[in-house]
Amino acid sequence: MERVRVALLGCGSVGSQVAAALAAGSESVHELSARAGATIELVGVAVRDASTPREGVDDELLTTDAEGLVTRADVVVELIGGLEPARSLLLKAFEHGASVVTGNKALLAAHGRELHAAADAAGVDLYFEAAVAGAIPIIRPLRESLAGDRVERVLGIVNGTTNFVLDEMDSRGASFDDAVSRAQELGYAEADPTADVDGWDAAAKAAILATLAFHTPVTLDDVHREGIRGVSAEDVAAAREAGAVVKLLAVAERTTGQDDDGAAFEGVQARVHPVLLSRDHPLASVRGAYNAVFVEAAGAGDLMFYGQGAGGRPTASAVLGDLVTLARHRQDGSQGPRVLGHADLPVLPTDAVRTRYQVRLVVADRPGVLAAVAQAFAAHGVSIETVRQRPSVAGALAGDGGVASLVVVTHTAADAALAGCVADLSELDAVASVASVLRVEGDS
Ligand SMILES: NC(=O)C1=CN([C@@H]2O[C@H](COP(=O)(O)OP(=O)(O)OC[C@H]3O[C@@H](n4cnc5c(N)ncnc54)[C@H](OP(=O)(O)O)[C@@H]3O)[C@@H](O)[C@H]2O)C=CC1
Ligand SMILES: N[C@@H](CC=O)C(=O)O
Repeated sequence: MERVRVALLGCGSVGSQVAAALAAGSESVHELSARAGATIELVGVAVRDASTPREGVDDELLTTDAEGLVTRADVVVELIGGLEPARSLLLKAFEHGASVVTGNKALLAAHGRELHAAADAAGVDLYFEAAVAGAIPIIRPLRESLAGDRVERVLGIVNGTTNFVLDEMDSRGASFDDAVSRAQELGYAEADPTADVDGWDAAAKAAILATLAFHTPVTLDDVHREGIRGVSAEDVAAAREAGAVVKLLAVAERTTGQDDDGAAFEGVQARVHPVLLSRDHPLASVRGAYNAVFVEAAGAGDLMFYGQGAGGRPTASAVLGDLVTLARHRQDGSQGPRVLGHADLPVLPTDAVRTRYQVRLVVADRPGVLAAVAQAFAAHGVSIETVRQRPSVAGALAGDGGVASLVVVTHTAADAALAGCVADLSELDAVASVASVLRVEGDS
């Protein structure tokens, strides 16, 4: 059998699991080689600190010379993360005719176009099943299986940490801070969970999903991003009362816009934000640190992909699947389908987001309040879909008999209109506070 030399860059949570599966003489590497039709041989493992022994990895394979290692490989598996030196190492690998497997969503969301072009120019593969939703096969379905369909929209719970935090708040009544601490204890969240909690990780994944679903390059900068720091225990409780749940969703959709001359055009939009989701929606049942991606396609209809979106072993499963595929490609001299160059739809600006909203107000419980509130929405052209009043409590705004919580759900409106409306509401005598504004999933 022909030999496929594999260079592994990174031996952390995911890399160590890949290294274990590729250990020389192991049953797993024999099985993988048999499936690949080639002898898969791990020729080196690049790390920052080569003096620390790694369980199950031959010390002689460890190196800090990642650059030298990529020039000795047929397939480079990049699991170091971050933008540099990962980007330069991938470009070097392509220059040397090596194919690449990576789980690095941040890199692909920032430099995907350059890297795909470099792989195409070199006639090699760039595969990245692990980059979105860990173990869940979603890249290949979008890149290949749905290439004959027209994807309209992709909705994803693609960050396990934030889904865990929101689920703890919903199912156990935990506070945001307690839920984040628990996610850290359980090893889901990073020591500094900013990339998760502020939506950066999900935004990178949204850019990748949008690129594949619409055959159009979408980068991290094109993604409107809001994290979950602003979601309170009261928001989650109010959602529960309304038969909904709060989730952080990555949304990629075809949409229409207007050019400078007012002519309509079709475009693409990608965004990440917390959203109120009806408990009837299939994504509402995704609990804990699990991920799921819901795809709406013209022909196929609705599809859902569900599973473990993080963790060393599950993510290594996706990496090894790509590795076997690339080893097969090298045997038969073939290449996977190109990612870019099939379409180039305009990407709508991040300030062009239109959704429904739920606005929660604390108001004086007295005659005329509802009319004043409704007027503020009307003044900005925001149409109200429903209004719900939660029980009045004693305590009162000055000069009246009590306060009530008013929950207003709007029809689809632009962010700017809603912001104007919220500013006006805050000025009303009868409004003690605008307690929260949350987006609501679904058109109306
Ligand atoms: N963890 C997860 O659940 C998932 C991770 N991913 C992605 O997979 C990739 C790897 O993640 P993960 O395993 O968690 O990362 P870790 O932080 O656990 O591991 C990173 C590894 O890369 C090595 N490394 C870092 N910088 C360099 C460098 N400049 N040169 C050589 N080696 C370097 C580190 O070396 P040393 O050990 O010496 O410090 C370490 O072994 C990331 O892109 C991540 O986004 C994707 C899906 C899920
Ligand atoms: N931090 C991420 C891990 C994988 O991408 C998450 O919580 O989902």
